[in-house]
Amino acid sequence: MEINPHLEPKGRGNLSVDVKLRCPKCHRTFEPSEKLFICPYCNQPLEVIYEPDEKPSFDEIRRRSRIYGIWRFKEFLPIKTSNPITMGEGSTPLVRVEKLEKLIGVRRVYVKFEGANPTGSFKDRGMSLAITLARESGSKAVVAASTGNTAASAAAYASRASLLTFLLLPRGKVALGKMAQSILHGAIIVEIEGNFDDALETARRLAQREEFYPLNSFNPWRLEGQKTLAYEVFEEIGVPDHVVVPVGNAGNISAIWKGFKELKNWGYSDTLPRMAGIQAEGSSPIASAFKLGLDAPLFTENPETLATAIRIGKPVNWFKAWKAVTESSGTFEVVSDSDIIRAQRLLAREEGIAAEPAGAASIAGAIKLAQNGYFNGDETVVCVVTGHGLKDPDSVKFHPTTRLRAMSVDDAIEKVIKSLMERSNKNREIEIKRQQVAS
Ligand SMILES: Cc1ncc(COP(=O)(O)O)c(C=O)c1O
Ligand SMILES: N[C@@H](CCOP(=O)(O)O)C(=O)O
Repeated sequence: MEINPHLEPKGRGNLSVDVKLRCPKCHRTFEPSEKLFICPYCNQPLEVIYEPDEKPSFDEIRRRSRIYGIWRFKEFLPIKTSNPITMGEGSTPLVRVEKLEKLIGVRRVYVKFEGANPTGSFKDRGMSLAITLARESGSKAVVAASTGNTAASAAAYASRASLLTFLLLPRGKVALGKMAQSILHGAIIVEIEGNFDDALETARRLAQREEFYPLNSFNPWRLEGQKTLAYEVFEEIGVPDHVVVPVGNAGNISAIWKGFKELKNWGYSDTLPRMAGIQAEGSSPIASAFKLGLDAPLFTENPETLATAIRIGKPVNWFKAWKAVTESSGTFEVVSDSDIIRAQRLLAREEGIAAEPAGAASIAGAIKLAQNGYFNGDETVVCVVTGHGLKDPDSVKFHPTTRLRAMSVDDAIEKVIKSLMERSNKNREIEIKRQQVAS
Protein backbone atom coordinates (compact mmCIF):
# COMPACT_ATOMS: atom_id res chain seq x y z
CA MET A 1 0.00 0.00 0.00
CA GLU A 2 1.29 3.42 -0.88
CA ILE A 3 1.48 5.95 1.87
CA ASN A 4 -0.34 9.18 1.15
CA PRO A 5 2.42 11.82 1.23
CA HIS A 6 0.07 14.18 3.10
CA LEU A 7 -0.11 11.68 5.91
CA GLU A 8 3.60 11.26 6.38
CA PRO A 9 5.06 12.83 9.51
CA LYS A 10 6.04 16.43 8.81
CA GLY A 11 8.04 17.15 11.93
CA ARG A 12 7.93 16.84 15.65
CA GLY A 13 7.00 20.44 16.41
CA ASN A 14 6.86 20.89 20.17
CA LEU A 15 5.70 17.35 20.88
CA SER A 16 7.31 15.44 23.73
CA VAL A 17 10.07 13.00 22.70
CA ASP A 18 8.28 10.00 24.15
CA VAL A 19 5.05 10.47 22.27
CA LYS A 20 4.02 8.05 19.54
CA LEU A 21 0.94 7.63 17.43
CA ARG A 22 -0.54 4.15 17.28
CA CYS A 23 -3.14 2.56 15.07
CA PRO A 24 -5.86 0.95 17.19
CA LYS A 25 -6.32 -1.73 14.51
CA CYS A 26 -2.91 -2.81 13.17
CA HIS A 27 -0.97 -1.48 16.23
CA ARG A 28 1.70 0.05 14.03
CA THR A 29 3.31 3.03 15.71
CA PHE A 30 4.34 6.26 13.99
CA GLU A 31 6.61 9.11 14.85
CA PRO A 32 4.38 11.92 16.05
CA SER A 33 3.35 14.85 13.93
CA GLU A 34 0.65 17.43 14.48
CA LYS A 35 -0.57 16.62 10.97
CA LEU A 36 -0.73 12.85 11.14
CA PHE A 37 -4.21 11.74 12.17
CA ILE A 38 -5.15 8.60 10.26
CA CYS A 39 -3.37 5.24 9.93
CA PRO A 40 -2.15 5.16 6.31
CA TYR A 41 -2.57 1.35 6.28
CA CYS A 42 -5.97 0.91 7.97
CA ASN A 43 -7.56 4.33 7.51
CA GLN A 44 -8.41 4.40 11.22
CA PRO A 45 -7.95 7.48 13.40
CA LEU A 46 -4.73 6.99 15.39
CA GLU A 47 -4.30 7.21 19.15
CA VAL A 48 -1.65 9.05 21.09
CA ILE A 49 0.50 6.96 23.41
CA TYR A 50 3.17 8.18 25.75
CA GLU A 51 4.84 7.70 29.06
CA PRO A 52 4.88 10.80 31.30
CA ASP A 53 8.29 12.04 32.43
CA GLU A 54 7.00 12.38 35.98
CA LYS A 55 4.17 10.63 37.74
CA PRO A 56 2.99 12.77 40.65
CA SER A 57 0.81 11.14 43.27
CA PHE A 58 -2.90 11.84 43.12
CA ASP A 59 -2.59 13.60 46.49
CA GLU A 60 -0.21 16.02 44.80
CA ILE A 61 -2.56 16.47 41.83
CA ARG A 62 -5.49 17.04 44.17
CA ARG A 63 -3.54 19.72 46.01
CA ARG A 64 -2.90 21.54 42.73
CA SER A 65 -6.37 21.00 41.37
CA ARG A 66 -9.00 23.73 41.11
CA ILE A 67 -12.03 21.46 40.99
CA TYR A 68 -13.14 22.01 44.53
CA GLY A 69 -14.86 25.28 43.75
CA ILE A 70 -16.35 27.56 46.36
CA TRP A 71 -16.09 25.05 49.22
CA ARG A 72 -12.31 25.34 49.09
CA PHE A 73 -13.01 28.58 50.94
CA LYS A 74 -15.16 26.92 53.59
CA GLU A 75 -13.40 28.77 56.41
CA PHE A 76 -14.70 32.02 54.92
CA LEU A 77 -18.26 30.80 54.42
CA PRO A 78 -20.79 31.38 57.17
CA ILE A 79 -22.27 27.89 57.27
CA LYS A 80 -20.53 24.81 58.53
CA THR A 81 -21.52 21.65 56.80
CA SER A 82 -19.81 18.42 55.97
CA ASN A 83 -22.25 17.68 53.21
CA PRO A 84 -22.82 20.67 50.90
CA ILE A 85 -24.98 20.41 47.79
CA THR A 86 -22.27 21.07 45.26
CA MET A 87 -21.28 20.39 41.68
CA GLY A 88 -17.84 21.98 41.88
CA GLU A 89 -19.19 25.46 41.10
CA GLY A 90 -16.65 28.27 41.15
CA SER A 91 -12.96 27.83 40.20
CA THR A 92 -13.85 29.44 36.88
CA PRO A 93 -11.17 30.51 34.39
CA LEU A 94 -9.55 33.91 34.68
CA VAL A 95 -8.56 34.51 31.09
CA ARG A 96 -6.13 37.21 29.98
CA VAL A 97 -7.57 38.91 26.90
CA GLU A 98 -4.71 40.65 25.13
CA LYS A 99 -6.64 41.95 22.14
CA LEU A 100 -9.06 43.65 24.50
CA GLU A 101 -6.12 45.10 26.39
CA LYS A 102 -5.06 46.89 23.21
CA LEU A 103 -8.57 48.13 22.56
CA ILE A 104 -9.19 49.29 26.11
CA GLY A 105 -5.65 50.65 26.46
CA VAL A 106 -4.74 49.25 29.86
CA ARG A 107 -1.86 47.05 30.94
CA ARG A 108 -3.89 43.95 31.84
CA VAL A 109 -7.45 42.89 31.17
CA TYR A 110 -8.85 39.59 32.40
CA VAL A 111 -12.19 37.95 31.87
CA LYS A 112 -13.52 35.98 34.83
CA PHE A 113 -15.62 33.55 32.84
CA GLU A 114 -18.61 32.59 34.95
CA GLY A 115 -20.16 30.79 31.99
CA ALA A 116 -17.90 27.90 33.00
CA ASN A 117 -20.01 27.13 36.07
CA PRO A 118 -22.06 23.89 36.08
CA THR A 119 -25.26 25.53 34.81
CA GLY A 120 -23.44 28.25 32.87
CA SER A 121 -23.72 31.29 35.14
CA PHE A 122 -22.41 32.79 38.37
CA LYS A 123 -25.65 31.91 40.14
CA ASP A 124 -24.30 28.43 40.91
CA ARG A 125 -21.84 29.79 43.47
CA GLY A 126 -24.71 31.15 45.54
CA MET A 127 -27.13 28.38 44.78
CA SER A 128 -24.83 25.74 46.24
CA LEU A 129 -24.94 27.56 49.56
CA ALA A 130 -28.62 28.49 49.48
CA ILE A 131 -29.78 25.01 48.55
CA THR A 132 -27.55 23.49 51.23
CA LEU A 133 -29.29 25.74 53.73
CA ALA A 134 -32.75 25.00 52.32
CA ARG A 135 -32.14 21.30 52.81
CA GLU A 136 -30.64 21.71 56.27
CA SER A 137 -33.53 23.92 57.36
CA GLY A 138 -35.92 21.10 56.45
CA SER A 139 -37.69 22.97 53.61
CA LYS A 140 -39.64 20.86 51.15
CA ALA A 141 -39.92 23.44 48.38
CA VAL A 142 -37.86 26.31 47.00
CA VAL A 143 -39.08 29.32 45.06
CA ALA A 144 -37.30 31.76 42.75
CA ALA A 145 -38.28 34.58 40.43
CA SER A 146 -36.00 34.74 37.47
CA THR A 147 -34.98 36.21 34.16
CA GLY A 148 -33.62 32.72 33.50
CA ASN A 149 -30.26 32.03 35.11
CA THR A 150 -31.40 31.92 38.72
CA ALA A 151 -34.14 29.57 37.51
CA ALA A 152 -31.75 27.22 35.72
CA SER A 153 -29.39 27.13 38.66
CA ALA A 154 -32.15 26.73 41.26
CA ALA A 155 -33.74 23.90 39.29
CA ALA A 156 -30.45 22.04 38.94
CA TYR A 157 -29.28 22.35 42.54
CA ALA A 158 -32.73 21.74 44.01
CA SER A 159 -33.10 18.53 42.04
CA ARG A 160 -29.77 17.41 43.46
CA ALA A 161 -31.16 18.05 46.94
CA SER A 162 -34.53 16.44 46.09
CA LEU A 163 -36.44 19.66 46.72
CA LEU A 164 -39.51 20.73 44.81
CA THR A 165 -38.75 23.84 42.71
CA PHE A 166 -41.21 26.60 41.82
CA LEU A 167 -40.00 29.12 39.25
CA LEU A 168 -41.71 32.44 38.52
CA LEU A 169 -40.74 33.70 35.09
CA PRO A 170 -41.74 36.74 33.03
CA ARG A 171 -43.64 35.18 30.11
CA GLY A 172 -41.86 35.40 26.76
CA LYS A 173 -38.76 37.06 28.21
CA VAL A 174 -36.60 34.12 29.21
CA ALA A 175 -33.89 33.00 26.79
CA LEU A 176 -34.33 29.59 25.20
CA GLY A 177 -31.34 27.84 26.79
CA LYS A 178 -32.34 28.86 30.30
CA MET A 179 -35.92 27.75 29.77
CA ALA A 180 -34.64 24.41 28.46
CA GLN A 181 -32.51 23.95 31.57
CA SER A 182 -35.44 24.66 33.92
CA ILE A 183 -37.62 22.19 32.05
CA LEU A 184 -34.91 19.54 31.94
CA HIS A 185 -34.39 19.69 35.70
CA GLY A 186 -38.09 19.21 36.28
CA ALA A 187 -39.04 22.50 37.93
CA ILE A 188 -42.65 23.68 38.18
CA ILE A 189 -42.75 26.78 36.03
CA VAL A 190 -45.20 29.63 36.46
CA GLU A 191 -45.03 32.11 33.59
CA ILE A 192 -46.33 35.49 34.71
CA GLU A 193 -47.91 38.12 32.45
CA GLY A 194 -45.61 40.81 33.72
CA ASN A 195 -41.92 41.48 34.10
CA PHE A 196 -39.23 40.15 36.43
CA ASP A 197 -40.13 42.69 39.10
CA ASP A 198 -43.66 41.25 39.27
CA ALA A 199 -42.22 37.76 39.51
CA LEU A 200 -39.91 38.85 42.33
CA GLU A 201 -42.81 40.41 44.23
CA THR A 202 -44.59 37.04 43.96
CA ALA A 203 -41.50 35.19 45.22
CA ARG A 204 -41.15 37.55 48.17
CA ARG A 205 -44.78 36.98 49.15
CA LEU A 206 -44.50 33.22 48.83
CA ALA A 207 -41.31 33.29 50.88
CA GLN A 208 -43.33 34.60 53.82
CA ARG A 209 -45.00 31.20 53.96
CA GLU A 210 -43.25 28.48 55.88
CA GLU A 211 -43.37 25.97 53.03
CA PHE A 212 -41.06 27.91 50.70
CA TYR A 213 -37.36 28.64 50.90
CA PRO A 214 -36.48 31.64 48.66
CA LEU A 215 -33.51 31.48 46.33
CA ASN A 216 -33.33 35.04 45.02
CA SER A 217 -30.59 37.43 45.99
CA PHE A 218 -32.61 39.10 48.72
CA ASN A 219 -31.51 35.93 50.51
CA PRO A 220 -28.10 37.07 51.83
CA TRP A 221 -26.89 33.50 52.32
CA ARG A 222 -26.93 33.00 48.58
CA LEU A 223 -24.72 36.05 48.10
CA GLU A 224 -22.17 34.55 50.50
CA GLY A 225 -21.49 31.91 47.86
CA GLN A 226 -21.14 34.55 45.16
CA LYS A 227 -18.48 36.50 47.09
CA THR A 228 -16.02 33.63 46.44
CA LEU A 229 -15.38 35.11 43.00
CA ALA A 230 -13.32 37.78 44.76
CA TYR A 231 -11.26 35.17 46.61
CA GLU A 232 -10.50 33.33 43.39
CA VAL A 233 -9.37 36.48 41.59
CA PHE A 234 -7.20 37.40 44.59
CA GLU A 235 -5.72 33.91 44.67
CA GLU A 236 -4.62 34.17 41.04
CA ILE A 237 -3.60 37.79 40.49
CA GLY A 238 -3.96 39.61 43.80
CA VAL A 239 -6.33 42.57 44.07
CA PRO A 240 -6.99 44.12 40.66
CA ASP A 241 -7.41 47.87 40.21
CA HIS A 242 -10.89 47.55 38.74
CA VAL A 243 -13.67 44.97 38.67
CA VAL A 244 -16.37 45.52 36.06
CA VAL A 245 -19.68 43.73 36.64
CA PRO A 246 -23.01 43.62 34.75
CA VAL A 247 -25.82 44.72 37.07
CA GLY A 248 -29.43 43.54 37.14
CA ASN A 249 -30.91 42.79 40.55
CA ALA A 250 -27.56 44.09 41.89
CA GLY A 251 -26.65 41.16 44.15
CA ASN A 252 -23.48 40.06 42.37
CA ILE A 253 -21.58 43.33 42.45
CA SER A 254 -22.47 43.63 46.15
CA ALA A 255 -21.26 40.10 46.88
CA ILE A 256 -17.98 40.53 44.99
CA TRP A 257 -17.27 43.78 46.80
CA LYS A 258 -17.98 42.05 50.13
CA GLY A 259 -15.43 39.38 49.23
CA PHE A 260 -12.69 41.91 48.52
CA LYS A 261 -13.50 43.85 51.68
CA GLU A 262 -13.27 40.68 53.77
CA LEU A 263 -9.86 39.88 52.29
CA LYS A 264 -8.67 43.30 53.40
CA ASN A 265 -10.38 43.24 56.80
CA TRP A 266 -9.01 39.80 57.57
CA GLY A 267 -5.45 40.83 56.73
CA TYR A 268 -4.95 39.00 53.43
CA SER A 269 -4.68 42.10 51.25
CA ASP A 270 -3.82 45.77 51.58
CA THR A 271 -5.87 47.25 48.77
CA LEU A 272 -9.36 47.20 47.32
CA PRO A 273 -10.51 47.35 43.70
CA ARG A 274 -12.75 50.05 42.27
CA MET A 275 -16.08 48.50 41.36
CA ALA A 276 -17.83 49.45 38.10
CA GLY A 277 -21.45 48.38 37.64
CA ILE A 278 -22.82 48.19 34.10
CA GLN A 279 -26.50 48.40 33.18
CA ALA A 280 -28.29 48.26 29.83
CA GLU A 281 -29.74 51.54 28.58
CA GLY A 282 -33.40 50.50 28.74
CA SER A 283 -32.98 48.90 32.17
CA SER A 284 -30.71 51.23 34.06
CA PRO A 285 -32.51 52.37 37.21
CA ILE A 286 -29.28 52.51 39.21
CA ALA A 287 -26.70 53.58 36.63
CA SER A 288 -28.82 56.37 35.12
CA ALA A 289 -29.61 57.83 38.54
CA PHE A 290 -25.95 57.61 39.56
CA LYS A 291 -24.86 59.42 36.42
CA LEU A 292 -27.43 62.14 37.09
CA GLY A 293 -25.84 62.68 40.50
CA LEU A 294 -28.88 61.44 42.42
CA ASP A 295 -28.51 59.40 45.60
CA ALA A 296 -31.15 56.75 44.91
CA PRO A 297 -32.22 54.78 41.84
CA LEU A 298 -34.94 55.73 39.40
CA PHE A 299 -37.06 52.59 39.44
CA THR A 300 -38.72 51.86 36.13
CA GLU A 301 -41.99 50.01 35.45
CA ASN A 302 -41.10 48.91 31.92
CA PRO A 303 -37.45 47.89 31.66
CA GLU A 304 -36.35 46.85 28.17
CA THR A 305 -33.15 45.38 26.79
CA LEU A 306 -32.23 42.45 24.59
CA ALA A 307 -29.93 41.39 27.43
CA THR A 308 -32.94 39.76 29.09
CA ALA A 309 -30.94 38.57 32.11
CA ILE A 310 -30.64 42.17 33.29
CA ARG A 311 -34.09 43.36 32.22
CA ILE A 312 -34.91 44.52 35.74
CA GLY A 313 -36.60 47.79 36.74
CA LYS A 314 -36.48 47.61 40.55
CA PRO A 315 -33.23 45.98 41.67
CA VAL A 316 -33.73 44.56 45.13
CA ASN A 317 -30.06 44.99 46.13
CA TRP A 318 -29.67 48.52 44.80
CA PHE A 319 -28.60 49.91 48.17
CA LYS A 320 -25.77 47.40 48.67
CA ALA A 321 -24.62 47.91 45.08
CA TRP A 322 -24.67 51.69 45.41
CA LYS A 323 -22.57 51.35 48.57
CA ALA A 324 -20.12 49.03 46.81
CA VAL A 325 -19.56 51.59 44.08
CA THR A 326 -19.34 54.67 46.29
CA GLU A 327 -17.17 53.02 48.99
CA SER A 328 -14.78 51.78 46.32
CA SER A 329 -14.65 55.13 44.46
CA GLY A 330 -16.02 53.25 41.48
CA THR A 331 -18.78 54.09 39.07
CA PHE A 332 -21.88 52.93 37.24
CA GLU A 333 -22.09 53.08 33.45
CA VAL A 334 -24.90 52.64 30.95
CA VAL A 335 -24.40 50.75 27.67
CA SER A 336 -26.75 50.46 24.71
CA ASP A 337 -28.01 47.17 23.30
CA SER A 338 -25.83 47.68 20.24
CA ASP A 339 -22.77 48.22 22.49
CA ILE A 340 -23.62 44.90 24.16
CA ILE A 341 -23.97 43.03 20.87
CA ARG A 342 -20.71 44.50 19.59
CA ALA A 343 -18.97 43.40 22.80
CA GLN A 344 -20.51 39.93 22.56
CA ARG A 345 -19.12 39.60 19.02
CA LEU A 346 -15.71 40.95 19.97
CA LEU A 347 -15.40 38.56 22.88
CA ALA A 348 -16.49 35.59 20.79
CA ARG A 349 -14.57 36.36 17.61
CA GLU A 350 -11.39 37.90 18.99
CA GLU A 351 -10.99 36.05 22.28
CA GLY A 352 -12.94 32.80 21.85
CA ILE A 353 -15.26 33.43 24.79
CA ALA A 354 -18.99 32.89 24.28
CA ALA A 355 -21.07 35.16 26.48
CA GLU A 356 -24.78 35.70 26.61
CA PRO A 357 -25.64 39.37 25.98
CA ALA A 358 -25.87 40.33 29.67
CA GLY A 359 -22.55 38.62 30.27
CA ALA A 360 -20.91 40.75 27.60
CA ALA A 361 -22.24 43.94 29.19
CA SER A 362 -19.12 44.13 31.37
CA ILE A 363 -16.96 44.19 28.23
CA ALA A 364 -19.17 46.85 26.62
CA GLY A 365 -18.92 48.80 29.87
CA ALA A 366 -15.14 48.52 30.08
CA ILE A 367 -14.83 49.75 26.48
CA LYS A 368 -17.09 52.71 27.20
CA LEU A 369 -15.31 53.56 30.44
CA ALA A 370 -12.00 53.45 28.58
CA GLN A 371 -13.35 55.82 25.92
CA ASN A 372 -14.36 58.20 28.71
CA GLY A 373 -10.84 58.12 30.17
CA TYR A 374 -11.81 56.21 33.32
CA PHE A 375 -8.71 53.97 33.32
CA ASN A 376 -5.18 55.31 33.57
CA GLY A 377 -3.41 52.76 31.37
CA ASP A 378 -1.13 51.13 33.90
CA GLU A 379 -3.87 49.13 35.57
CA THR A 380 -5.37 45.67 35.87
CA VAL A 381 -9.03 45.32 34.99
CA VAL A 382 -11.15 42.22 35.63
CA CYS A 383 -14.37 42.01 33.64
CA VAL A 384 -16.85 39.51 35.03
CA VAL A 385 -18.54 37.68 32.15
CA THR A 386 -21.55 36.36 33.98
CA GLY A 387 -23.27 33.85 31.67
CA HIS A 388 -22.49 31.47 28.79
CA GLY A 389 -23.38 32.23 25.17
CA LEU A 390 -25.31 28.97 24.86
CA LYS A 391 -27.90 30.35 27.25
CA ASP A 392 -29.32 32.63 24.58
CA PRO A 393 -28.98 31.01 21.15
CA ASP A 394 -31.39 33.56 19.62
CA SER A 395 -28.82 36.30 20.16
CA VAL A 396 -26.68 34.94 17.30
CA LYS A 397 -29.17 36.50 14.88
CA PHE A 398 -27.45 39.83 15.54
CA HIS A 399 -24.14 38.62 14.14
CA PRO A 400 -23.12 38.31 10.50
CA THR A 401 -22.20 34.80 9.46
CA THR A 402 -21.11 32.80 6.45
CA ARG A 403 -23.22 29.68 5.96
CA LEU A 404 -22.77 27.92 2.66
CA ARG A 405 -24.91 25.09 1.36
CA ALA A 406 -23.27 22.28 -0.58
CA MET A 407 -24.97 19.60 -2.66
CA SER A 408 -22.12 17.06 -2.57
CA VAL A 409 -18.63 16.42 -1.23
CA ASP A 410 -17.05 17.92 -4.38
CA ASP A 411 -19.33 20.92 -4.22
CA ALA A 412 -18.44 21.42 -0.55
CA ILE A 413 -14.70 21.25 -1.28
CA GLU A 414 -15.10 23.75 -4.12
CA LYS A 415 -17.04 26.14 -1.90
CA VAL A 416 -14.55 25.87 0.96
CA ILE A 417 -11.58 26.57 -1.35
CA LYS A 418 -13.40 29.48 -3.02
CA SER A 419 -14.31 30.93 0.35
CA LEU A 420 -10.74 30.56 1.59
CA MET A 421 -9.44 32.45 -1.48
CA GLU A 422 -12.03 35.19 -1.04
CA ARG A 423 -11.13 35.58 2.63
CA SER A 424 -7.38 35.64 1.89
CA ASN A 425 -7.87 38.29 -0.82
CA LYS A 426 -10.03 40.36 1.48
CA ASN A 427 -7.50 40.14 4.31
CA ARG A 428 -4.75 41.13 1.89
CA GLU A 429 -6.74 44.18 0.75
CA ILE A 430 -7.35 45.17 4.38
CA GLU A 431 -3.65 44.80 5.16
CA ILE A 432 -2.67 46.94 2.12
CA LYS A 433 -5.14 49.65 3.20
CA ARG A 434 -3.84 49.50 6.78
CA GLN A 435 -0.26 49.95 5.55
CA GLN A 436 -1.31 52.85 3.28
CA VAL A 437 -2.99 54.59 6.22
CA ALA A 438 0.02 53.96 8.45
CA SER A 439 2.55 55.38 5.95
C1 LIG B 1 -26.02 36.61 32.96
C2 LIG B 1 -26.34 37.61 34.02
N1 LIG B 1 -25.55 38.67 34.12
C3 LIG B 1 -25.76 39.59 35.05
C4 LIG B 1 -26.83 39.52 35.93
C5 LIG B 1 -26.99 40.56 36.94
O1 LIG B 1 -26.63 40.09 38.22
P1 LIG B 1 -27.27 40.74 39.48
O2 LIG B 1 -28.74 40.51 39.41
O3 LIG B 1 -26.66 40.05 40.62
O4 LIG B 1 -26.95 42.18 39.41
C6 LIG B 1 -27.71 38.43 35.84
C7 LIG B 1 -28.89 38.32 36.71
O5 LIG B 1 -29.42 39.29 37.16
C8 LIG B 1 -27.45 37.45 34.87
O6 LIG B 1 -28.22 36.38 34.76
N1 LIG C 1 -30.66 37.61 36.31
C1 LIG C 1 -31.33 37.10 37.43
C2 LIG C 1 -32.37 37.96 38.02
C3 LIG C 1 -32.70 37.49 39.42
O1 LIG C 1 -31.71 37.88 40.23
P1 LIG C 1 -31.40 37.23 41.65
O2 LIG C 1 -29.94 37.40 41.77
O3 LIG C 1 -32.20 37.98 42.64
O4 LIG C 1 -31.80 35.81 41.65
C4 LIG C 1 -31.87 35.73 37.01
O5 LIG C 1 -31.09 34.99 36.46
O6 LIG C 1 -33.00 35.40 37.24
